[in-house]
Amino acid sequence: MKTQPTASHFIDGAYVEDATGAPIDVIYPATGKVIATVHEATPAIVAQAIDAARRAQPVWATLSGTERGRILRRAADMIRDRNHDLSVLETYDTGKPYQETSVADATSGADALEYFGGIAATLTGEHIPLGGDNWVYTRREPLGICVGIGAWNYPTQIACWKGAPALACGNAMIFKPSETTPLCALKVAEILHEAGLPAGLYNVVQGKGAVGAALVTDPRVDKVSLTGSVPTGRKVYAAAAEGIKHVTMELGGKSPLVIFEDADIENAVSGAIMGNFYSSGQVCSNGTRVFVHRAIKEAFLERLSARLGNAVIGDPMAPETSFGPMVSEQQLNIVLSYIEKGRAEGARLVHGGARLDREGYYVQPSVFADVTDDMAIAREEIFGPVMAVLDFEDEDDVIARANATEFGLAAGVFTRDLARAHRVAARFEAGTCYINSYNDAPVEAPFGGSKLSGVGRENSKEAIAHYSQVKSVFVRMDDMEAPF
Ligand SMILES: NC(=O)C1=CN([C@@H]2O[C@H](COP(=O)(O)OP(=O)(O)OC[C@H]3O[C@@H](n4cnc5c(N)ncnc54)[C@H](O)[C@@H]3O)[C@@H](O)[C@H]2O)C=CC1
Repeated sequence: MKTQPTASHFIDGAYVEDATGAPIDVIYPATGKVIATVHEATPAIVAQAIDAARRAQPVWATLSGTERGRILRRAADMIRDRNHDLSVLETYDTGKPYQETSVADATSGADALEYFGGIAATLTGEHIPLGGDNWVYTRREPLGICVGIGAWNYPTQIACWKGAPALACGNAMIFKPSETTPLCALKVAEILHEAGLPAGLYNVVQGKGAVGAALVTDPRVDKVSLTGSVPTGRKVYAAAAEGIKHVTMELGGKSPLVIFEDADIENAVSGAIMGNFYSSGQVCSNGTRVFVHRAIKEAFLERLSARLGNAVIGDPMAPETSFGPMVSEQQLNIVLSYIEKGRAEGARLVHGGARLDREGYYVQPSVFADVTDDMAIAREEIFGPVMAVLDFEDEDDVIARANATEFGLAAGVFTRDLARAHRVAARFEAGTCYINSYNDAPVEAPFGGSKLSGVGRENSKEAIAHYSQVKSVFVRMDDMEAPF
C-alpha cells in the first residue's frame, strides 16, 4: 500500500504542499522504519487554511441541516466501503493491529458522520412565550471556525469525532493531527470532499505543538477542541481563554475499575483486558487502577494471567495478531520506565514486564499486583499496557480511593448486585462510567471527563451544545415603554 500522501496538507478542497516546512518522518511502529514524510505547516499554510475556512463557512451555514447532513452521511458510507484500506493505513500510522483498526477506527469515525449527519436536520431553536403578546425565539447558530487538535492513539476516529458535529452545526473545521500519526486525517478530508463537502470546510494541516498553538491563538478561530494530555490541555485552554474561545478538552486519565467479590470473574477479566491492553494500553479512558476484592484477588490474577497468555503479539497486519507495538520509541521508553518504577516500589510483577526481542516498539502486556495507592504506577497516567491491581474489602473505602485522583475521565464496576452497581456509578467522580463492561464508546453516548480530564463532551446530542451557540431574539408585539 502507498503510505506517502499526495501532499502534506489538505486545504480548500485540495492537497497542498509547502516543502519549506520542517520534515516530519512517519514511522511504522512495528519496524521502526520511515514509511512517509510530511512537512510541518508554515505560517503561509496556516493562513491559507484559515482564509479558506473563513470563505467557506458562511455559505455552509446557510444550507439546511438536511443538506449538510446528507453529505456527512454519504461520507460515512464511503468510509465504510473503504474500511479495509483505511484500516491498513491506520495500522501503518499507529501500529495498532488490523484486527482492531478494522472494527474500531474508521468504523467509529463513520458512526460519528452518520449520527451527526442524521441529527443535523433536527437542530432547532425554541419559542418562549412571554407576558402579553411578546415572545422570544432562539436560533441555534454555528460558532464559525473550529480547530481540532488530535492525539496519536485514534487518529481517524478523532478526526471524525471533531469534524462531524462541527460540520453538522454549520462550522468549518481545521484539523491538526498528532505529528506522530499524520496520515489518516488526510483521507478523512479527501472522502468528505468526494462526498460533496464544499471546499474549505474541512482542512488538515500538519505540524507539532507550535502549529497547534498558531491555530489556537489566531483571533479568527472561534473554537478549539483538543484530545491530548493534561499538560498540553492546560496550555491550549489558557491560550484559548486569551481570546475567550469555546473549548472542548478531552484529556488524560488514571481511571479506576472496581471488581467486587460477587462479580462474574470471566467478565471482569475481559473488562480488565479491554480496559488495559486494547490498543496496547494507549487508550485515554483505560481503567488502569484495578481494585479487586481481596476474596477473589488470587482467582482473578490466575484467570487474568491465563487469558493474557492467549494474546497474539506480533505483525500488526496479520489477522490473528491481537496486541501490537507502542506507537513510538518515546512511548515505549515511558512504559519501560514505569515498569522499572513498579518493580522499584515493591509491586509484585505477575505478568510481562519486558521489551520484546524483535524490531519495533513492542513491550509485553504487564500486570503488577499488591500495588498501593501511593505508588507512581497507581497515580500517574502511563498510557501503555501496565495494569496495577490493588486490593480492597469495603465499598466506601474503595470508592474514596477510586476518587482520590486529580483525573476524572472514566470508571467501571463489576458486580452481580445491580443496586450496588448503580450506587457506585453514582458516586464515581468521572464523566464516563461502565457497569459490567469497559471502554465502550458508542456515538450515541456522551464521552468526556471531569476534573483534570477535561471539559465538554464529544458524541451524542451533548456535542451539539459544544459546536453551536444560541441567539435569543426578543420580539415585542405591544407598544414599547420608556421612562421619558
Ligand atoms: N480524553 C480523551 O478523549 C483522550 C485523551 N488522550 C490523551 O492524549 C494523550 C496522548 O496523546 P499525545 O498525542 O501524546 O498528547 P499531547 O498532549 O502530547 O499532544 C496532543 C496534541 O496537541 C498538540 N500540541 C502540543 N502542544 C501544543 C500547544 N502548545 N498548542 C496546541 N497544540 C499542541 C500536539 O501536536 C498533538 O497534536 C494522553 O494523555 C491521553 O490520555 C488520548 C486519547 C483520547
